[in-house]
Amino acid sequence: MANIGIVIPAAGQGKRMGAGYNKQFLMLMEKPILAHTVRLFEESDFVSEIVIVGAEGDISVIKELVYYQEFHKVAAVCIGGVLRQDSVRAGVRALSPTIQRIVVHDGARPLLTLQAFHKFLEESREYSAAIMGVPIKDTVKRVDIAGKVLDTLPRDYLRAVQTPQIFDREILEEAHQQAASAGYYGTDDASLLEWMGHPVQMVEGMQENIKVTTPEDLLLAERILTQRR
Ligand SMILES: Nc1ccn([C@@H]2O[C@H](COP(=O)(O)OP(=O)(O)OP(=O)(O)O)[C@@H](O)[C@H]2O)c(=O)n1
Ligand SMILES: C[C@](O)(CO)[C@H](O)COP(=O)(O)O
Repeated sequence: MANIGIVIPAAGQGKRMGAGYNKQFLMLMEKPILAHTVRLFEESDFVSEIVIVGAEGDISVIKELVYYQEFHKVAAVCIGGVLRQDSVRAGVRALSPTIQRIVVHDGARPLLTLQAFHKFLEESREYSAAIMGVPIKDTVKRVDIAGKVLDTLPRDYLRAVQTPQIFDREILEEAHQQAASAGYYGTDDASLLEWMGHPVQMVEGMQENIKVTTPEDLLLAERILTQRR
């Protein structure tokens, strides 16, 4: 299971956070959010290489973070694209050719634990594509453009999807290449494989593995990390 390569897309604009700069540099318990995310993979014995993807203007700051946090597994910091999927594709390209199994994990998900990550690796072992997700807690309804409720979805078969997502390199590269050629866009990497008709396995995730998206998420992340101390 060793020799896993990690791609961390961190090139978003953080519009919903409204910080005025990349939310991944916001401080969370005295460290930038991105530093928490990278630290986990730096500490995993199954990970041999990490690529961080940043916006063009953030590359030097990310390289400084890598240096001062002593992240020895970071093999490259590369420039992302307009869409998350462009950023992931750039990150995959930057991994060494020896890496045949790739994990994609949002830079904005700093609360994944080593234990949950290793459980995910174990449970996804036999699949060429697997993703983390959690059951939906709320009732989910479809609405029309005016907000009128159309129907209620049976939530037993719904999952809120997270990262990490793990893939055999060959299939992930093919999915990104085909999606780029066809102009297909998906909000996560697994959706590109689904679009190609490739099976994707759902693995139980952790509710605490939130994506820090809005200011309330940052408060929640702080509270969770305080409790873990
Ligand atoms: N072009 C993009 C867009 C997103 N991401 C990354 O993908 C992850 C998930 O995206 P999200 O949380 O939506 O981040 P933003 O796109 O920055 O947020 P927003 O949509 O509010 O601008 C984040 O780590 C983000 O930095 C990226 O690398 N490249
Ligand atoms: C990849 C992801 O985090 C899975 O939930 C999510 O799809 C990213 O979406 P966003 O619109 O870029 O936040």
